[in-house]
Amino acid sequence: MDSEEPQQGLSANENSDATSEAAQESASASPSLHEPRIRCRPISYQDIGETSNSVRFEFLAEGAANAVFRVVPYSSRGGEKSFVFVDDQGNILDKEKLAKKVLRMSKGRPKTLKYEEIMEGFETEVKPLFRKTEPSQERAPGRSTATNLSINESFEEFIMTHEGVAIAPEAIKALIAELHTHCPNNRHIEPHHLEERGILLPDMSSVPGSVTTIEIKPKWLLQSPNAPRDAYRCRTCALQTSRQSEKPYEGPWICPLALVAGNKAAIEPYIRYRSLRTLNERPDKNVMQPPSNDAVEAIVQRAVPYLITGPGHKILQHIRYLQGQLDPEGVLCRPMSSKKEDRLRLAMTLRDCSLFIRIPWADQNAPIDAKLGDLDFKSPGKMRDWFKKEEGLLHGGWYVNLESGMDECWIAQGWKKYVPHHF
Ligand SMILES: O=P(O)(O)O[C@@H]1[C@@H](OP(=O)(O)O)[C@H](OP(=O)(O)O)[C@H](O)[C@H](OP(=O)(O)O)[C@H]1OP(=O)(O)O
Ligand SMILES: Nc1ncnc2c1ncn2[C@@H]1O[C@H](COP(=O)(O)OP(=O)(O)OP(=O)(O)O)[C@@H](O)[C@H]1O
Repeated sequence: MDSEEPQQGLSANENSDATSEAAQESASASPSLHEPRIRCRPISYQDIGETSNSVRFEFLAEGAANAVFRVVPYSSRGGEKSFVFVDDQGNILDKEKLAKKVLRMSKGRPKTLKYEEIMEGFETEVKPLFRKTEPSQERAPGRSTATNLSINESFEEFIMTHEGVAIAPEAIKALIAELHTHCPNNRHIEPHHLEERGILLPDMSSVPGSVTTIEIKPKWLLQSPNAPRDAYRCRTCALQTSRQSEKPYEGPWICPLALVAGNKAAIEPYIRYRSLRTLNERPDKNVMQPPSNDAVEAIVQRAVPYLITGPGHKILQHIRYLQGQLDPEGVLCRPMSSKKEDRLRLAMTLRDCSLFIRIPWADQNAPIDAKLGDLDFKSPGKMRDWFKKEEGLLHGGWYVNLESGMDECWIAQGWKKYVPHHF
């Protein structure tokens, strides 16, 4: 059967649900394709090599679906249990190297992705979008994924290495205890809710006093293909306008179209505000003394050129290219094949990822390191939500209503500049 064609009697969505059920069944029947090569287990006190590389976990942050922990060298401060990470050759991993990583664990909430699905989607679907297509691959049968896009430049430096870890029950208990201590609203999560699998990622967090990380969600870097032709706002600003009508928004806003255009007038104040806010936060997210102006300006001086013309600008443009290629028709157009559905899911993944920009402002010669986060392949079960959200924006007049604000949207700015008599 032509892979572009949906199976008879099923919509593309139902097709893909069936496919993913089948995939899940076969995944549970056969050994996992992404079986972790690393294990995390309690230390054996007899072995001195183990005690010298033992680590503990420190809660770092959480999202709706995942919790993220630092892996820090063990000190018996609070009497916590200590663990080691062991590779598939039996080598104990160095604690200093582990300290540069974080452990991301699914909180096991319903309708969120499990370890295997995250790894599979990431390796097979998402990663190839950032890899340069070699000429020999152009016509390779079954090459990569849903997309078959030609990528002219490598953007792999922006991709976080995902290392699977099998986690022993004692370590799961320690992670849960840490989660309960720092997030009281997670008290209902018990050890059996967590999978005994996690993912090690590079630690992109700030280092107080020297390195500041600004996390940006680039969102929709092109107008929604379903927006009205006379839209006054882009999709992200239209959604924000509708949200603000219910709850005023505190903080800085940047229109994604101005961000990807490298517009200095929009980017500079946004980065200045974000730097100030980030420097103000202690690692435990509580606010501390105001930071020095010098630190803020050092960050602005490095981050702004990075986003206006530098590598930050290039990666944003690449994401914009991918979003446009993967979803030229918009979420209101029902994908009529599983391949088209996968493309839309990928576009939506890229419309909801984060860009971590780590700026070593205390050492002007150290390079900025930026990586994309939350590239979890969106589930086909979200198709209806996307449709409804877009319909809500159209029916609520949020794209076109001139009175609702958000005049900083790049599209609104264009109207004001080129047809001022209209206002
Ligand atoms: O559609 P949006 O733009 O509201 O994006 C949602 C995000 O809202 P945001 O505007 O970034 O604050 C939303 O982020 P928050 O939970 O608000 O931080 C989620 O990322 C949501 O995805 P999922 O339901 O968790 O898979 C995102 O939903 P989808 O990407 O599935 O639409
Ligand atoms: N590699 C990393 N290094 C440092 N901090 C990270 C890293 N990955 C995630 N974080 C922090 O953890 C938070 C939650 O992570 P993540 O976005 O992966 O969770 P999520 O549950 O998928 O989020 P969402 O609510 O968007 O679904 C991030 O906003 C970020 O602050």
